[in-house]
Amino acid sequence: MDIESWRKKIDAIDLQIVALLSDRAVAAQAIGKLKQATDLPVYEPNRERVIFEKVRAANKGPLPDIELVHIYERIIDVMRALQSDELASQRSASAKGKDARTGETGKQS
Ligand SMILES: C=C(O[C@@H]1C=C(C(=O)O)C=C[C@H]1O)C(=O)O
Repeated sequence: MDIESWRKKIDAIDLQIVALLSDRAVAAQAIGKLKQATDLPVYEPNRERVIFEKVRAANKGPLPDIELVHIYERIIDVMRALQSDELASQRSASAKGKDARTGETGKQS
């Protein structure tokens, strides 16, 4: 294959990666909401260790394990921030009596 063909392949793969990362973010957000309801912490280091192990075990190359784990560390950082933002916005909305998603007060006018 020539460079253009490989680049088209990368573009198609990137679309899949973005869709999968979005799905992962939706799952992390859902977990964040459940954590808020049960007062569990956002950061769960044991769970993260399990994920890094699974990623290493699934790796067939050519990326070295350490690089793949670095990518995952970054992904998980972002997922944690998403959960924290979600929690922060829910807390501030509930303090103001507003719906966290829509910002509506729920009062009839
Ligand atoms: C999604 C969770 O919250 C955090 C984010 C994780 C992730 O993105 O995989 C894993 C553990 C937690 O630090 C979870 O607890 O499962």
